[in-house]
Amino acid sequence: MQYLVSDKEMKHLDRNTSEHFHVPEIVLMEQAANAFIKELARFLNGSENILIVCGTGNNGADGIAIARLLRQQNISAAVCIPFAEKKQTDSFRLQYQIYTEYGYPVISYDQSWESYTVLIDAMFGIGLSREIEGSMAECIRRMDHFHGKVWAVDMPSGVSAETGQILGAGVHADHTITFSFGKIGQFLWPGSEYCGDVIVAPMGITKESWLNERPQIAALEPEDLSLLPERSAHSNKGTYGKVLVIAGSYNMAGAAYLCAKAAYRTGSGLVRIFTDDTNRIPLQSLIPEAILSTYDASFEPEMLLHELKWADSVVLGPGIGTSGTSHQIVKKVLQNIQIPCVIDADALNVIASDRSLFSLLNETMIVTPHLGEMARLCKRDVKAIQNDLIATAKAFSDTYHATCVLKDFRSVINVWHGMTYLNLSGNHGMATAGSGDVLSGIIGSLLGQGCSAENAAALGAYIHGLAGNQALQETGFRGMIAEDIINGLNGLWKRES
Ligand SMILES: NC(=O)C1=CN([C@@H]2O[C@H](COP(=O)(O)OP(=O)(O)OC[C@H]3O[C@@H](n4cnc5c(N)ncnc54)[C@H](O)[C@@H]3O)[C@@H](O)[C@H]2O)[C@@H](O)CC1
Ligand SMILES: [K+]
Repeated sequence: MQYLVSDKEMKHLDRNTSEHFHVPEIVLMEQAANAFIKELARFLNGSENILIVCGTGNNGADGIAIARLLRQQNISAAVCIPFAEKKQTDSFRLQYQIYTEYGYPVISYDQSWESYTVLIDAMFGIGLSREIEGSMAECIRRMDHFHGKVWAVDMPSGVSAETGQILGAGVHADHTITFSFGKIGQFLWPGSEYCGDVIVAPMGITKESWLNERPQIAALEPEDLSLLPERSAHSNKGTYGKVLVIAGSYNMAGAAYLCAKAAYRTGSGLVRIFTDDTNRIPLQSLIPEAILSTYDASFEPEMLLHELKWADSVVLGPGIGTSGTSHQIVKKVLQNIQIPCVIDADALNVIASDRSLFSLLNETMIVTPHLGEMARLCKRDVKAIQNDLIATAKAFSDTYHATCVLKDFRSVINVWHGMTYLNLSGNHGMATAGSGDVLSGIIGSLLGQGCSAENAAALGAYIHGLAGNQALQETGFRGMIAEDIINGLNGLWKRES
């Protein structure tokens, strides 16, 4: 698991390192500059002519230190400080003094950048705190149009380290070398597109600097697959959980099929689909492994209550529509359920339309809204939610006690009064109908196998993305459909065994 931090958290860690461990700022800066060069050097062939554009804060100070160290390794480098008259930090002044004492070159801003082959952006880092305007925005645009490769020191200038939003203007970097911990804004859209490839370079601010606090945001990595429920040689189909998939509506079998199949492919021993009777024949031929319980126009709740008693976990909602019957089903489940549950798709739309149902949510439940469903649930517009993914997921989860998986290009998973996970697996081929039904099936399966809500939600989103990446090898981006993601799970498990 890697921890991701905001600008404020990083500054806090920096302060703890200086004040608690007594590591001087100038030492950290030298380590940061060395760490940057170590990563950069892997991509250099020695013939480059490097320009480092520096601000007057500590990001610029890093830039000047990097220029000095490059020159001392016989690599051609010069700095440009377009707004040298702005407020300077002490470290900037010191780095500038050392650099000029050596007689190394500082070029003026009106000079051409034509002869430089690499640009290092050291204008703003995690200190960016407001919109960039006027001549500074012009400078950012000039860097953005640079003809060669662009490397960002810590953050590309203009990208908010906290939200990934572009404040006024931003530099598209080919690579971003960031210090000690990934920054949240590097992984959220649109910041992720400005960062290029992100390299986290250790530079002496370590996990010890959290002191008594805990990081709040993390992303799962391959070794976290060890959180998957164990399998045992001595087992039967009951060992791996019974999942009740409440999905599909009149003549709409697709969502139920994808969800149930994904649950089976994630390892569940038994999956029962509770659906409209018109789906019986298609489902029997599409997925004969599933047990079916069907209702007709005169829906009787007793059967549903009976199936709830049978199950170890429930997926409620894919393709159920928002009819009166769907409303009855959602309400009955929420009122009676005593096992972990994923609430997805139309079940969320039903809840959004009947605010009395919100009070029935609890911490054993996982809601999996996409942006549109979240907009209906919290009565905000999609754009506002997209600009504020983490805060939205957290507010929903903390208010309604449920774990929230807010689905987007990078889904945010928020555990009630607990960790926030940013899911970094997956690709845009997965933006296809039914992809969400596959996700809810995976999460429901993990719940049925005994995972906590936290692990099922975070791991479920991660596995879903990995399966999509696996599918990419077969289909490419353009042609990927939900079924390919399910097939991608096979590839994943094959590698595991
Ligand atoms: N752990 C850390 O915090 C460390 C930080 N270091 C470097 O220090 C950087 C942070 O330095 P600073 O806090 O000095 O901040 P920056 O150098 O990122 O920004 C400089 C200053 O610009 C001003 N500013 C912010 N937004 C502006 C805008 N839109 N228009 C005009 N001016 C604006 C602010 O006053 C800010 O302090 C990091 O990104 C990193 O490169 C490293 O030296 C090593 C350790
Ligand atoms: K920068």
